[in-house]
Amino acid sequence: MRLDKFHGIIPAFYACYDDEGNISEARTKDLGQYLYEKGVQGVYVGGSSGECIYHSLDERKAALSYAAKHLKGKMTLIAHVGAPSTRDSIALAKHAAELGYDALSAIPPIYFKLPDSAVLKYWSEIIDATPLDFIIYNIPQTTGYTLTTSLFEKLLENKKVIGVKNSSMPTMDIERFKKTGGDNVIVFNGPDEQFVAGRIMGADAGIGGTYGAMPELFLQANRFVQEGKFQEARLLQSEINDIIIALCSLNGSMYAGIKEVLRRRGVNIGSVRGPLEGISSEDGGRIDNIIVMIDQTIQRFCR
Ligand SMILES: CC(=O)N[C@@H]([C@@H](O)[C@H](O)[C@H](O)CO)[C@@H](O)CC(=O)C(=O)O
Repeated sequence: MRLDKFHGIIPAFYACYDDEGNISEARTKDLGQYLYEKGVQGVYVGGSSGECIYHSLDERKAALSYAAKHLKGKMTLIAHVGAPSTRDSIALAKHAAELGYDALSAIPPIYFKLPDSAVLKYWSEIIDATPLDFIIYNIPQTTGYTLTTSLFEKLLENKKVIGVKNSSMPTMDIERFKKTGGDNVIVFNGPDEQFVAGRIMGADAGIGGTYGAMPELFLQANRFVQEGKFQEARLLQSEINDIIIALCSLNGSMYAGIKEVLRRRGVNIGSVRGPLEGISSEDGGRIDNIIVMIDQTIQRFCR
């Protein structure tokens, strides 16, 4: 079926930098290979975890190009193309279409608070710019804009709109979007801390910013849900949440912590771009503990 390729665990792909902080093709390839070998369904390139908000248009195009070059044919590729202006968003959308991405996605307009009519026009112009399918990105805590079911319904009138990546915290939002869209629409869980709850409330799949640090655990949580093993899924989610809380308690940003976890696993993708903060010397020992937590949870749940 048309939407099957989007089901499963889809890590939000991290920005991969060289030692000077430039977007790195070689490191993009390494992260892509690592995630491929873990067995994820696809990647979501250039979103929040991709630090898109801190990149120039050319850097964003490069990040999309490198991921496609090394991952196309191996997994499902979703390009996040939301940018401050409609013009830049369309340029990214066309670029992603040329690269052969499977779908586009975009946050709503940011900075100015715009009415629904402007938001609808923004998303519609991106959708009309290419033949690709489109996934709405609802993330009110960072954009300040909350997608309503009525606007969702209106967007679904365009058959290229295949679903929503919902990162708002209430799992009821997932339930409402699923009820509105039905079986022909895919709803992605956004908040990793409630992946299991989101799946049970109707999310078909997940796109998440911490999956890359512990893909085994999210793949296993997804399997538990598929198999109806809800008690195991709940217990695993609880361990995952301890790990996320530990990652969010570092002096450096959560992404800097995740990148250090990956570096110690042999996948060096550099650090983060300011104003995100890198890890501090005090974070070193905390990251040792986080790695132990991840490994112990893998041993306990993924046998
Ligand atoms: C607000 C936020 O950043 N949400 C993240 C979560 O994956 C989040 O990092 C995670 O739940 C930890 O809080 C994702 O929804 C973002 C994401 O998938 C992306 O990188 O585009």
